[in-house]
Amino acid sequence: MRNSQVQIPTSREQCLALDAADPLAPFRTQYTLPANGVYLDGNSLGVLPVRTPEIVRRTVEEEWGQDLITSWNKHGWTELPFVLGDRIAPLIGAGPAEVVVCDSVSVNLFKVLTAALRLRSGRRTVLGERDSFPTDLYIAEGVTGLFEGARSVLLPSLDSADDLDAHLDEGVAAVVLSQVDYRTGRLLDMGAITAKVHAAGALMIWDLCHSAGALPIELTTHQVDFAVGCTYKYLNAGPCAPSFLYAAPRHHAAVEQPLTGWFGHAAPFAFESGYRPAEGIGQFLTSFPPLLALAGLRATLEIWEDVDLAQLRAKSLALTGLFIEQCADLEVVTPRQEKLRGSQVAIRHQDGFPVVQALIERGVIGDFRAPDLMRFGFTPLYVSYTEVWDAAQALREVLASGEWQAERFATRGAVT
Ligand SMILES: Cc1ncc(COP(=O)(O)O)c(C=O)c1O
Ligand SMILES: Nc1c(O)cccc1C(=O)C[C@H](N)C(=O)O
Repeated sequence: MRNSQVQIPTSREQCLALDAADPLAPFRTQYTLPANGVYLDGNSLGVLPVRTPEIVRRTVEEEWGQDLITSWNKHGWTELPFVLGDRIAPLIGAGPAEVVVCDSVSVNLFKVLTAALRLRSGRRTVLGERDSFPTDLYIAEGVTGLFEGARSVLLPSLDSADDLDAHLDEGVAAVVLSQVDYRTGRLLDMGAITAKVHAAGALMIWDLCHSAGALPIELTTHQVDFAVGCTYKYLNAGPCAPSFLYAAPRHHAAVEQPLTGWFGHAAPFAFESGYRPAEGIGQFLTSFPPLLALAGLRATLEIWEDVDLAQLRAKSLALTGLFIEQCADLEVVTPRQEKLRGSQVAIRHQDGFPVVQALIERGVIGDFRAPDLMRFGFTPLYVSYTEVWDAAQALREVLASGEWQAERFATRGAVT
């Protein structure tokens, strides 16, 4: 079912025409792409922006190499978690001084979930989805283990906000959900869910790993309490680049996050013996910012200053719509309805692993998520319509020819 004006091409010629008219096409030259292939895994690890090596080199050779410790002041190293947070803010519908860049998603989720349980001290249940990315579930398990009587309750995948009704009793302190499901690509209704959670007196925490840089997000509009997300997928900051953390300003005064390291102190360089949290979003910092990793984020966020998120969403829906239509005879598990879809497509196939390996050998890079999902990510800034057309045809050919059955495609590495 389609419910928008997004144009889905039905021939390769139409794809070529759409590429020629694509307002986002010029961004493609800003990325280092496989010479003979199609990269459909930007939902896992985004590609390298062309400008990144030079910015990383300058950080290493000039800032660290030459200016040494004076770089903290001279190059604004201390401020970088805030400066980069402010640059991410418009991409997630947040304001200045509401986002900070630090640590990993898991660590930041630990901070905000613990803070949420403290803010709702009479309540002890954390709700999540059973099929969420496991680290979110493990952190919820770990955090609830620290509070007497607390428990993490895992629900079946939500189809809509209404599925929460039966579970939102007055014991619920917080709900943790991924806006876009890492496996199926299903997009949840942030506004409806956050409103329901608030009506029940609980706090809402969103994991934006698969939505930040993939679609417009409105944290302020929907009065979200906390959010975390990664920067190495659609934002292209580089492998394992640091995460971001959002906390609504209305919580800044009362919140208490548990990882009270010196960088979240009101005066880190006063070296006091007792902890006094910084005011505002700075209290969510814990340690020294990872300067070299932040150089990759600095580089990529320059590109995002020029991106129109409405154009990004329209192209994303067209690319995923195109792939879904070309694979309509396969078991597509990603919702066909646009308002329920992120920027990836998952197809169920019992031999998904070797099929994806055979596709990779043909130059089409997707990935596989156990037990049986082939996953393809569509990053509108560097994937073209024609590439998506060709990738879908390659998938059809791999399946029709049976070439995936070759012995060499059966072996799995540690990372798939
Ligand atoms: C939904 C989701 N949350 C969290 C993570 C990662 O967390 P971390 O930064 O702790 O490795 C990922 C991907 O790795 C993810 O897909
Ligand atoms: N970025 C990754 C990588 O470089 C290797 C393996 C996995 C990843 C991931 O990001 C996992 C991811 N969160 C997922 O959606 O499956």
